[in-house]
Amino acid sequence: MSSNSDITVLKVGGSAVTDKNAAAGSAKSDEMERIAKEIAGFSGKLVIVHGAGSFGHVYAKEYGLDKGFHEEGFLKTHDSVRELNEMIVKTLRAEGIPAVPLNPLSFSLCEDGRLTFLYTGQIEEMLKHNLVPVLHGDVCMDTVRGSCILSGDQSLPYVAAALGAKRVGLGSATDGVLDSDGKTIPKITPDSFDSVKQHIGGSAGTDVTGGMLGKVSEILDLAEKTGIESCIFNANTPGSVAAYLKGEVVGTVICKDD
Ligand SMILES: Nc1ncnc2c1ncn2[C@@H]1O[C@H](COP(=O)(O)OP(=O)(O)OP(=O)(O)O)[C@@H](O)[C@H]1O
Ligand SMILES: C=C(C)CCOP(=O)(O)O
Repeated sequence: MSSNSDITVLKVGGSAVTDKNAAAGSAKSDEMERIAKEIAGFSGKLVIVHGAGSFGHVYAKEYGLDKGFHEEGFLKTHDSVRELNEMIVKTLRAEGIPAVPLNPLSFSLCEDGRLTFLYTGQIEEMLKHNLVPVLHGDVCMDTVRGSCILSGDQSLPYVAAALGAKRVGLGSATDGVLDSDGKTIPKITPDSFDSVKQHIGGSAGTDVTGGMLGKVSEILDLAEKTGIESCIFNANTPGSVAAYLKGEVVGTVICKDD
């Protein structure tokens, strides 16, 4: 892990910027614009990873891509997430953010669904020039399955660990991780995970990467291995992305035990 303690890695969840209950390619353009405006107020070093939402999950599910390679499905899914990436990058640029599209398929490799390699040298150089790399959930070549789905929830912790990021935030469409009464769970640690796990499930929309449970598992692992803590918060609440980027704790904190 290199030491770049001023880097923030932010996931813009597919649930926040697309409609995961709708047909393939349903974007929430107004939310994208508002979130971009909030990001524009941040002047630190930033890496963005966005989810696939209705742009990737619909085809991934249709073609069973989480189980293995299917040529037509693979190409359609990749094209779809690239389309969303292009929309997001354009929206960020319109707010003056020097966003650079990075498609993980081109520089990553998985083994049986787990990410084994994602090149980050170019990201480090981009950050030195204050560019904002924008990665996304993607399809990925896989040495066992042929191909698999590489969720932003998996690439984000990998990138955060490789860069030695200071802060990790995941903006989705709920007020953090909710308990069975719909209340935000303030903090989840490896020790408390077993008792709260029962309340956490998959996505309400079309999804092949495990929804909230997948997200929490990935970033708990990050906290355990590196000590980097994360916040899961509601990016659809106006002001929450800006508040998070300002350094506030929002939503649910995922961290290691004391
Ligand atoms: N306990 C819980 N608290 C909050 N959300 C939960 C919980 N259990 C299940 N969910 C579902 O998980 C969803 C969030 O996971 P999802 O993978 O859709 O998020 P995302 O990262 O925004 O999307 P994408 O994977 O497309 O980027 C919520 O919108 C909700 O439907
Ligand atoms: C469905 C695809 C292609 C990627 C999923 O990424 P995520 O939305 O970050 O989980």
